[in-house]
Amino acid sequence: MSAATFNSVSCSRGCRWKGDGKIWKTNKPNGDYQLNVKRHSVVSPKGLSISCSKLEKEVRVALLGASGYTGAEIIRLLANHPSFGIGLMTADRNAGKSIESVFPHLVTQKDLPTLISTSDADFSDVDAVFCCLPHGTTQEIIKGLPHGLKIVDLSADFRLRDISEYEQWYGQAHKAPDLQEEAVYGLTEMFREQIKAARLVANPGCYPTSIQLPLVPLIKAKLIRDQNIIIDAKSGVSGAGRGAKVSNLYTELSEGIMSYGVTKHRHVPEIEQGLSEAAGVKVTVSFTPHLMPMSRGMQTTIYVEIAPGTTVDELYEQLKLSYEKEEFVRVLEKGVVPRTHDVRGSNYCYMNVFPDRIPNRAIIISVIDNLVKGASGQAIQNLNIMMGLPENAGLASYLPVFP
Ligand SMILES: NC(=O)C1=CN([C@@H]2O[C@H](COP(=O)(O)OP(=O)(O)OC[C@H]3O[C@@H](n4cnc5c(N)ncnc54)[C@H](OP(=O)(O)O)[C@@H]3O)[C@@H](O)[C@H]2O)C=CC1
Ligand SMILES: CC(=O)N[C@@H](CCC(=O)OP(=O)(O)O)C(=O)O
Repeated sequence: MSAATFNSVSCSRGCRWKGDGKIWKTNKPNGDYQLNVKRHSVVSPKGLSISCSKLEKEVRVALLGASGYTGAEIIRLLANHPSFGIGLMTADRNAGKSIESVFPHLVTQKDLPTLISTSDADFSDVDAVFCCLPHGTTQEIIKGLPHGLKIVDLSADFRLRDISEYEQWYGQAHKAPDLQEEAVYGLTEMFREQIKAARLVANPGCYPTSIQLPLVPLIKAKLIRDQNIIIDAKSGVSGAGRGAKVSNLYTELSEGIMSYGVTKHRHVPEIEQGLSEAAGVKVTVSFTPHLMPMSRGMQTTIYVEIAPGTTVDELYEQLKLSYEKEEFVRVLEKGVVPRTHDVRGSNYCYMNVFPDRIPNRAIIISVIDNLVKGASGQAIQNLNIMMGLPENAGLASYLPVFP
């Protein structure tokens, strides 16, 4: 007996199906379902197992700032996404061009829309937006988007809960304080439940991601002192975006290393916000970022004091426990040093903790790809959660990384 001989069947969910053997229809409400008929010798007396599954509708996404580094990275990763389709892409100087003329490594991506200016964008056919625009420009653009859209903003515009801190560190008045109140901070592993229900997610900065992932669980468990934390972080140059700047020229950067923003980098308040929430008291950190002669990748080395009576092994076990169920955070085997090459192009954060030679101190090292877990990968992880999809959808790409 085969499925083709049926014209009316019931599946294991109890829905009634009618069909001619090829096309089966059900009057089940709430979306489209597909009927799965499998030949199976034991499950049913007739040798067939009949079930149905919900047909997932494509989520149409708009990509604002598609011609930048994080935009290109979202396009690369979405090549393998089962449910997200790109319906709209914007650019500024590159408006009017095709994406493959801006990024030839994306040439295998077919049927992508032409880059248009943000002011020409029609959002009526999209469900969600990735906003990859420079901070400062983002607030007003997001304020003007239709209310029903889910938005993940990769810029810094909605990350600081205290507007006065935003104004102090970014040197401008906030143009959408109401949206700031509504925004959920998108450090996925820490705020997953809030992200599920969010309309607007503020994707974290790359440095804050690599710093908070190891420190927050240790501070919450009171295994380290929440003061006197020293953070030495190093970033690939793509962290600065694709816009031309003398300080990012090859001649300025190759064969050298440069610290910048010493004591006043704009990620300080974002880092201190997350660590203070974990500690329940105001945390102040020493943070020095460095620009490395590499195109992508970020290593953060953190020096901490261990709480009295605690051992480095306990720190290690706490990190293991905190992340044992997390797909994208890996605590390496004891003694193994995380390297940026290990996470290049991926959404992983690798970390480890080492005993310092100075008693009662530990050294924590974490690595991410600034463009993936530090930006576009985490943004996709967040939108997956907001849309009720598997969190890892689209986060294994086989297209080449660039840069
Ligand atoms: N790079 C990184 O590692 C990370 C970046 N971020 C944040 O993500 C956002 C995007 O970063 P990134 O991709 O690196 O930046 P890029 O400079 O590479 O790209 C910026 C994009 O925005 C467009 N754009 C620039 N100015 C305007 C404007 N006034 N109006 C409309 N569109 C504009 C550009 O268009 P065009 O190219 O046509 O001029 C381009 O598509 C930034 O807010 C950044 O801070 C966050 C975490 C990490
Ligand atoms: C190397 C480099 O320049 N990095 C950027 C941070 C990248 C990042 O996380 O950006 P947002 O906070 O803007 O989203 C910087 O130091 O400003």
